[in-house]
Amino acid sequence: MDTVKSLLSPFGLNSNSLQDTLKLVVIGGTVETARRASVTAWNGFVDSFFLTAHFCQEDYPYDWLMHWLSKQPAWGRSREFEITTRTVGRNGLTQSTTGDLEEEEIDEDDDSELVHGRRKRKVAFMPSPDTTHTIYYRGHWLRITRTKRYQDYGHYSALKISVVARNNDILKKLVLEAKREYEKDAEHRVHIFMADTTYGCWRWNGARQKRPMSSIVLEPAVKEMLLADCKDFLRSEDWYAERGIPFRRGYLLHGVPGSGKTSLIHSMAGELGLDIYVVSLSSKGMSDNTLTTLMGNVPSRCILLLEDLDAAFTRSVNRDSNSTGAPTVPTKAAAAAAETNNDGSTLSLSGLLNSLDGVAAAEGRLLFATTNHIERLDPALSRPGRMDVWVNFTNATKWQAEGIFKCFFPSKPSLTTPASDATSSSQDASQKNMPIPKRKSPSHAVPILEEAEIAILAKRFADAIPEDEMSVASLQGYLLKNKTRPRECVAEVAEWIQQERETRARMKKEKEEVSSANLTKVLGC
Ligand SMILES: Nc1ncnc2c1ncn2[C@@H]1O[C@H](COP(=O)(O)OP(=O)(O)OP(=O)(O)O)[C@@H](O)[C@H]1O
Repeated sequence: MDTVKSLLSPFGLNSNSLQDTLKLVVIGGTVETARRASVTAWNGFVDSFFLTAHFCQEDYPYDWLMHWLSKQPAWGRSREFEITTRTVGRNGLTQSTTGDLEEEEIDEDDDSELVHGRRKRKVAFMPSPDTTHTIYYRGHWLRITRTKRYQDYGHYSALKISVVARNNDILKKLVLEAKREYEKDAEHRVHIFMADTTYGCWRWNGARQKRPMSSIVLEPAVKEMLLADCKDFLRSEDWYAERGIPFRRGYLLHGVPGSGKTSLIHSMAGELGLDIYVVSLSSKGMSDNTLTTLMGNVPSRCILLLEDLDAAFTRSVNRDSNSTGAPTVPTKAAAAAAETNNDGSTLSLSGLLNSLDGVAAAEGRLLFATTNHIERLDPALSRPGRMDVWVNFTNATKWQAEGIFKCFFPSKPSLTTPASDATSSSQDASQKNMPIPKRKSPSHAVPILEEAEIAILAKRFADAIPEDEMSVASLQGYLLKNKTRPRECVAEVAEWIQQERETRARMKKEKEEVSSANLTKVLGC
């Protein structure tokens, strides 16, 4: 002891302070050991008595559960939570959760709600990660833990739900209830998934409001034919199996830009209650293997959308309608350009064909492909079996011009022409006036004219539009600019057409000048 004392004296420590320190160390160590032992014992208890279910963000049940949880009042009362303005899961449904924090009653018509042109964001309470929350559900206490993990390609979350129960009935009931609620709330949305070529997987890209079929103005019967064909296909799994035909169907929508190909697909997805999986074949890093993996991972009962099918093998070709897409004579400059354009994409035609109907290709999906240049497609790609139904989309006809005008301007039934539409009941819905919106009237007042007047204006508008010259998208642009002025819109349409023609002629001339200048440069070198 004397030796120890002599050793410690230079440091100003005596035996009493040493004893106190040792006591503290022993007490602290005992308390910590006891804490750890109790945690281990509790975890052991939980593991042996609790049933535990894990939900990974990559899969749908995670979204169902997050959506269900976000609606539980207990979430809002939680003592530890995350506050977010981001939406939960794939569908952004937390917007109406019980835990929402909202500004004092806001009048929807009030412009002051817009902050620098952006609507004030709603704030939602969310369970914080790595914390265990307890919720009472149907006579059971659920222990819920949300975890966040970071990986190379970003973070992902997981949910763990534990419950003391004899069997897993309660967890099954919970998942089914969450699924039902999710589907009820998601009824009005279409989920979009995009191909991730780096990891060969699908990433959720957002949920869009469903677009009514009546807002797509196409020649009579086209929409009905497509919809009926898709519905018939989805009902015919056994029929295909009995005949040994692969249960797939392909639709090729081709034609001019801005004619409604993509809009129709979105609208049909809403009508059929299907998600959309989008692949851009010309995207960076796309290869045969990646495409095969992606196609194999598409769920059954979905829409698989291949956009700009012709662009897959003509990456350097733009969407100029004058371009034929035919191979050009290789020049030094072109070779150099090709070199710089090399984006790591190694997709081949045979790879694409294999992924569409090879052994690994998913069944039960509706394949929609769009192209502006059908003449550039290899016949193998568009043959029946791969593309079973072809639909041509043209520039706006007079019929479409009339229909889109009626879609834009709401009307009230005419007093002068009661039940005037007995004959029009057989018409396409897009050729009727859209109903007056139920929402509160927007700040820009749209005059609600009588149905008869709108019909006359629509007819005059259509008469002024040249057949098959302007795209429906450009008509839509013009109508948007005049959305509060139906009468003036019709009065000024001829002038607008004139301007459009002049602009197009100018752009064409400029393009020709640029290409002839480029040609001279190439020939010069
Ligand atoms: N037939 C149509 N009916 C209603 N709206 C249309 C129609 N065609 C085009 N539009 C409108 O024009 C815009 C562009 O349409 P969309 O993207 O569907 O055309 P697209 O044919 O797919 O064009 P692209 O070939 O350039 O991809 C959309 O906002 C859509 O509302």
